Amino acid sequence: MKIAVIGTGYVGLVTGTCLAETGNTVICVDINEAKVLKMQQGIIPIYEPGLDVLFLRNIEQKRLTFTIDLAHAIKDAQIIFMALPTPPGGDGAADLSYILGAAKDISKLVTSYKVIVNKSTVPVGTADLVSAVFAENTDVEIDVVSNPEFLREGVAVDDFMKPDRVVIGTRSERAQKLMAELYGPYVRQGNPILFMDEKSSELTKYAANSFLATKITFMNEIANLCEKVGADVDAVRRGIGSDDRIGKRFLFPGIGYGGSCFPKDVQALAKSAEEHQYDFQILKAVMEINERQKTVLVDKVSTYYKDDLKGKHFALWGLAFKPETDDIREAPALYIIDALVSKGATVTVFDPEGMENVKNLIGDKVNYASNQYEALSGADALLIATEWSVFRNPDFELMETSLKHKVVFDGRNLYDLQKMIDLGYYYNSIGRKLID
Ligand SMILES: O=c1ccn([C@@H]2O[C@H](COP(=O)(O)OP(=O)(O)O[C@H]3OC[C@@H](O)[C@H](O)[C@H]3O)[C@@H](O)[C@H]2O)c(=O)[nH]1
Repeated sequence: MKIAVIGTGYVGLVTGTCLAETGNTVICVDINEAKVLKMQQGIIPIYEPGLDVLFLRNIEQKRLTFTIDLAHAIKDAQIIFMALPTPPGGDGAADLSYILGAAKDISKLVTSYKVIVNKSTVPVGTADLVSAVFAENTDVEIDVVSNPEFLREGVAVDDFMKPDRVVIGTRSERAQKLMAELYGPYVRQGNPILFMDEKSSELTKYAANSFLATKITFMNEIANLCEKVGADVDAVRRGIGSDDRIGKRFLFPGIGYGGSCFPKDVQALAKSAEEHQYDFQILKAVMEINERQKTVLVDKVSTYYKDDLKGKHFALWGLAFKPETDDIREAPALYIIDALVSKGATVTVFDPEGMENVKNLIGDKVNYASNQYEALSGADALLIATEWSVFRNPDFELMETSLKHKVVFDGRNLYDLQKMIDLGYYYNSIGRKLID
């Protein structure tokens, strides 16, 4: 099929590349000329495991091209994906100006039937707004479809190529037929393509992310209670996770969820509910608790040093909001750095992929180590904020000789408690017994 993708951010680039991978001819459009030039030269603008291979292969085989020319991109396209930013506006509601602006531009260019797909996370009712823009500007028949994306950073290619489900929001049979044809190759293993109306599809995306954020937040609360009552959250997690009504996934407690999606989507759903005179109390609690959970690790450090962190030096392992990405948006590590520095401490950080992004954001507020052990050198204690695999089985002897004291505050429960006892560490983690 002939496809156009408007916007080459995370969702747009993964969508365009993975759609080309099954034989479609995909033209990606972006207003950022420098970025388009780079992509035309095969330079991929994001870090996403496995995407670079597909990106280069499909460029080489001329199935994937990039342009700033919207008219050229949509001329022969049967389906036009809009993968544009919907950042939170001042009041937390999603800002639709990019989507509605692009819809207007496209509506002035279409000359034949097109399916217009909202791929971005958009509030309920956005498909109707986009349809209204087209109705206002053209007589050409088009169908606006909601097709939310559920990919996770770090495993985006897998999530797109083998989705748990594909959600298609449209009441048009003509559009359903085209979308089923397009997604057929991705659900060969039997996962469903779920057809529904536009509003239900739009809400499905927010509900899915908000439910996952609520699940994580519930586990964070259980972890905090475990510390009070002397229970072990890992045992509780296994105990409840083996009930398939609850499920094992997204039950890992930590220092709060981050990233470009959960914080924004939970906020936007609560806001959208408010706009419809519905008080979504659970989501308000989730947001409040998640903010508090980001402070848990620093609270442990402050307690240990009796609220006097002046002159203390800490090592921080992990900056990205989760492993396998360089993304630091809403990363708990940024909060930890702010809190430690504001209490008079200094910090040396290490992250396998996120250093550049942090340097660009906070510059020399912290020191940047070239590897995880260099970060430990002369540090009073180690804090862990992201569960990168490389931190899971470190050289404990080298750690011991590098750190000033064998003190670890672990926001991701990486180490076995008995091991830390045997090694003689002070080890304070989340929802588990304190080793001191
Ligand atoms: O068990 C868990 C799982 C996740 N998390 C935290 O939850 C946050 C979100 O993790 P995800 O892997 O979902 O991250 P992503 O933001 O990449 O994906 C999320 O938003 C985009 C959607 O399309 C995805 O479907 C959704 O999973 C991270 O901060 C992670 O550390 C936990 O604290 N515990």
